[in-house]
Amino acid sequence: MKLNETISTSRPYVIAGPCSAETEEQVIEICTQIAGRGLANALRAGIWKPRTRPDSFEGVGEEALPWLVTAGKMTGLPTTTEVANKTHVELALKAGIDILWIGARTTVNPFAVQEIADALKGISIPVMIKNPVNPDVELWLGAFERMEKAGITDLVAIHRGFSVYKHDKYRNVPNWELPIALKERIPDLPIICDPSHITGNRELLLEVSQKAMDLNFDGLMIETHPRPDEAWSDAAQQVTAEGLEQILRNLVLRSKDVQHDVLAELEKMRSMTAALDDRIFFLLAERMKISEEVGRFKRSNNITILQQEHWAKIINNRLNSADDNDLSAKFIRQIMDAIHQESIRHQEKVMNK
Ligand SMILES: O=C(O)C(=O)C[C@]1(C(=O)O)C=C[C@@H](O)C=C1
Repeated sequence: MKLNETISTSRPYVIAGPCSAETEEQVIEICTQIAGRGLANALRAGIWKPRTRPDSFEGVGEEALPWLVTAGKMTGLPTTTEVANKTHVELALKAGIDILWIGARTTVNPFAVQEIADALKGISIPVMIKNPVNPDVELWLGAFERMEKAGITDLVAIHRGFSVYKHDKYRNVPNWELPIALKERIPDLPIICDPSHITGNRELLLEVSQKAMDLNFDGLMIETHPRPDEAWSDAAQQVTAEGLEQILRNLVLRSKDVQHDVLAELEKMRSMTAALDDRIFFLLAERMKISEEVGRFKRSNNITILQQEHWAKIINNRLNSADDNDLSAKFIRQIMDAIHQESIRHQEKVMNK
């Protein structure tokens, strides 16, 4: 069976193993612990690590490939590693790695993705593609299209979050709307969440994994290490096999299908939200009519559309009362920005007629 079919039928499909393969003993120790507890469907280990700074540990390289392959044979589980260029692909295929993944720092570069696609022409192997580091769904889609054109059809997406300059809670902000948008564009594509890279913090793995399950993700990729604090890369986000077991045990798995006996109750609430949406819709349309009036007024009085200071006051007022109304500041900011943009568009329409 193709990997994308297996994943869709074994929710959550779990991929576990160390961030980096460090020694043969470490890879075999953690992989046998994971398999012994029946925690994963596939084993991962980073062999080549794209690191931000040049003096970080950049992976053991080629020498570590047989360690992962041996762990796979010992446990009977398929193995996966990250490839970033043609040489990695050739070496991983030669060693007998079962599944390849393309990392976020590679997906971002169409030249690199094309090089990998070209190296895979005529080869039948599943490929998982992590989102690009920047929140660009088209770029992510482009990587899938390059693989498909090369004849690789067993494809899976991995959501690992997006780089930001300053981050408070998460190492890579999840921007859940992006994997949801990808799913809209390719409905049958399985999506795996990588909470290790999103959070950068083992304490937050459960909450992100739970959210991924509630958003109907198909699986999880969780970095697992025999002694996480001693890991040569990304120590803070790795867990022991026992830690992984706890996360998986605590996950609540809900069904996306609504059972017939509760459907009527849900439909009642849905009609209430629909009625409110109708009102919001109507009010937005009314508001834009007033914006057009403002636009006509400004045209006759030669006033610019953008009134930054006035708008800043409006935004601040709304942000100040967001919390009291149990609305997140981020949501209010997005909605007010969207209203502002639409209002400007309506004014432009009447101004430059
Ligand atoms: O108050 C104005 O001057 C407007 O043009 C209206 C409005 C709005 O839609 O609320 C739109 C654009 C401005 O930047 C500020 C506010």
